[in-house]
Amino acid sequence: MSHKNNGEVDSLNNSVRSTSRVLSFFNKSKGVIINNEVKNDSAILECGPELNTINKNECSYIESNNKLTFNVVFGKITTKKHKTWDSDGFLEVLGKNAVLKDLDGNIIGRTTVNPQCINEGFRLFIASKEVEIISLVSNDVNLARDICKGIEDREPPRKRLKTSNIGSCLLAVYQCYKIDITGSEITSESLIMPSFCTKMNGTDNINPETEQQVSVDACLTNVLRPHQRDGVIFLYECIMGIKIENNFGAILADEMGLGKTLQCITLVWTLLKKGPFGKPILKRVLIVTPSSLCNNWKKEFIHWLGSHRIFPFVADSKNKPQNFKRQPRSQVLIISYEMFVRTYEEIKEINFDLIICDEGHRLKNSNIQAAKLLQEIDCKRRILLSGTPIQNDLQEFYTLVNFVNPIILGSSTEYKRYYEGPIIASQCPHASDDVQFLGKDRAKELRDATSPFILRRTQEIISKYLPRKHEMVIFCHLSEKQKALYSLVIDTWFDNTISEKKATHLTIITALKKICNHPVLFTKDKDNFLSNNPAFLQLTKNDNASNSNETEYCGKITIVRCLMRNLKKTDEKIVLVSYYTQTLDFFESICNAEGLKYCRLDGSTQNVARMKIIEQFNSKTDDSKIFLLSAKAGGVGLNLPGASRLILFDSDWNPASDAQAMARIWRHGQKKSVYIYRLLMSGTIEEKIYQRQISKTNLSEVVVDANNLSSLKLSSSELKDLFTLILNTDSLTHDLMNCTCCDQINPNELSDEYEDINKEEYTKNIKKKQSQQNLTINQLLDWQHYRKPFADNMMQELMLKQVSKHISFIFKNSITENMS
Ligand SMILES: Nc1ncnc2c1ncn2[C@@H]1O[C@H](COP(=O)(O)OP(=O)(O)OP(=O)(O)O)[C@@H](O)[C@H]1O
Ligand SMILES: [Mg+2]
Repeated sequence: MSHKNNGEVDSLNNSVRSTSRVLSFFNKSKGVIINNEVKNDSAILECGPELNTINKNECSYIESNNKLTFNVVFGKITTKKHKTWDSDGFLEVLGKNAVLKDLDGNIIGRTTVNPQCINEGFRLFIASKEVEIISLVSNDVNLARDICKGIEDREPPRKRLKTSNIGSCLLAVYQCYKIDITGSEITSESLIMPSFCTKMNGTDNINPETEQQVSVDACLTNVLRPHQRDGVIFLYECIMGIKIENNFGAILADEMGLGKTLQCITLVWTLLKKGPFGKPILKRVLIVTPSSLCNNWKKEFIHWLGSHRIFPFVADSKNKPQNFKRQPRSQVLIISYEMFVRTYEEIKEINFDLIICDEGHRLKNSNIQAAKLLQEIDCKRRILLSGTPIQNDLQEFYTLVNFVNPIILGSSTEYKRYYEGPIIASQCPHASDDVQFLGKDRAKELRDATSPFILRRTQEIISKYLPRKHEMVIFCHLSEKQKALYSLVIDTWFDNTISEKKATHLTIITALKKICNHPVLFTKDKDNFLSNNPAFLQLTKNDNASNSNETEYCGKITIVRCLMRNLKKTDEKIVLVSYYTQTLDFFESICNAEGLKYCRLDGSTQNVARMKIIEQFNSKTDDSKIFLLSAKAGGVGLNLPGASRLILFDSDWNPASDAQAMARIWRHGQKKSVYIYRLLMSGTIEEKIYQRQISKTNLSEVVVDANNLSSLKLSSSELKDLFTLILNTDSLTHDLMNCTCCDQINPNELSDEYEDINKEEYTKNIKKKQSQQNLTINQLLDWQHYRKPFADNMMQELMLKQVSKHISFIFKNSITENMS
């Protein structure tokens, strides 16, 4: 020890002192039975039944003349039943004095306490904060080793504890903590997994008398919501093969924000420690997730369990899966789908007992490499998580189900013959009664076979824990410049003056979407197919490089800018979402012009940086106002409750992508009322895409992967409809509804500006379409409808008062706690 400086010696002495204090508890408790069964680097400790009767006071970390540090969570004082915590921190207790510090060591407040009460789960108030004790801090490997040694020395176990390495040593210690904590805390709210033997009635080779209760630790039961408790039991039953014999997979398809991560963490942590027959069920777990969420998973593990309990290993360029294999301390490997494919050879050498695929809907196409390789991994317990509804596509459904429970639906050919064929045949309009009957029968059979292992709950469940949510669809008109450019592009397409090769319909779609976002995104585009067109040159001849028309009125941008300016006067933040990085660049220039600090996350953001950016933005101390988010790079899974407003600036063909992007702020931890704005340019392609999203008609043909637009299948009449600009409407979507809120097709209200438009013709067309369309657009009938003039107080609340004149129509829907 001579090489250590004084500080180190001191801290070691402190550790030893704390060690003896902890040991004195173990000596007193007399309930610890230590089993020396050490297999695969994990020491297993069990507690005797007498522990359940330990007096609560005996469990506390008492008799201290020295400082003890606890992991805590703290937040504002509320009377709410379900409290949400703002931050993690530490509580240092010396005698009767307690000091609350944040994670950076800054003092938040002080108080005096009765040290006997300081125990896991105990709550106290310090400096207008409510604080909850999570656990005693002990990350110190020496301390862990000493404690284990001490246990052997002072309280001879029935069998000696073999500690093959530090990892198992730490595990033993944490398990000890758990004994002193949960032993006294198993309450009526404890969560016990269903009995394996009772459920598996009559299974051979299992002696029901050997079965032990599998209970969830108090640190988790204290935080789980009721639906999450149900979810954990569901997952347990599935992966234990209780739901369906010999099938060990589950699909947890809860809507976005319901806390699928915590449910999985609870399952994983419980089964890494326990099993119905003594041994833990899991030794190693693989979590595959979109790259933007790798560090979020790690953060959630640490958040719910504390860094002293679990050591999740996030694979990246420095930390390879093969290093994970060598680290017995880490039992959970978190890896991105891309990295999984790159390092598959290393991964397949590791034995995993459970695979969790987050945002698993991406595996719906069995041809993608990650899906193929994941299927090949030898691991029978599989969980697929997805907040995106499983779409009405029987082939995709098969792929997802087949991934988690490969035997249940048979081979792809059998499935097609038995289920898919008859079901599709029965949906044909002219199907005979027999065909219809068979189809319905098979559909029911399919549902019955799969529903036991698919669980989906809706967002209504969490509305009671969250503030109000207001969703708006806001329509605005094109500016003169946008109209001119838009018309030029579609005229060029209709006139057939460009060769198929030079401008396919996809080029036109992209051009129109860019013009809707802002003219410069099209005019300055180097791939602009009109760059030599005389009319185009004429139109843009006054645009100069320095003044890129940013300040000129331009529909949606004007709204964004107005919101930005109004935000300055508040403590609110906003997320701006676009599918185009050029649009995000554009927002950046506006932020700079407005002097607003921003964060940005797009495909080019390094994985390690992603979590930092998100944490920084969500933290209270951060002064950035805007989060620029690429929907493609960060639409799924992210938690951005630091912002209370979100603008979806452009839409995707796939409604699920938009829904994912819009769900980022109405999440746990949100304290303010939430406003979500979807911006649409009236009568343009944006509205048509939106209508396709909410209309069931032909959806399956139209819904395409955002990255694979080339698979977009549109007939020539659909294309014509898509490219027709309707200028004389405030909201074409509203016109198409059977709505009586206002005379939506009042020709007299139509603008006289465009004489070439025949108003009667328009009215006739709309009437015809209304009757033809099987529109779920009518869902919007339940929303509130607003047209000009808009009430000042509403526009004030929406922070859009100054731009009212640029807005043509608003749909609004509000979700409040009372609605749940
Ligand atoms: N019981 C709980 N108490 C407090 N916060 C919770 C609870 N459960 C989950 N959360 C928080 O809610 C947020 C959303 O959870 P999570 O990311 O797991 O949602 P999700 O179901 O995976 O949604 P998505 O489909 O969008 O990925 C996280 O910040 C998480 O920490
Ligand atoms: Mg998630």
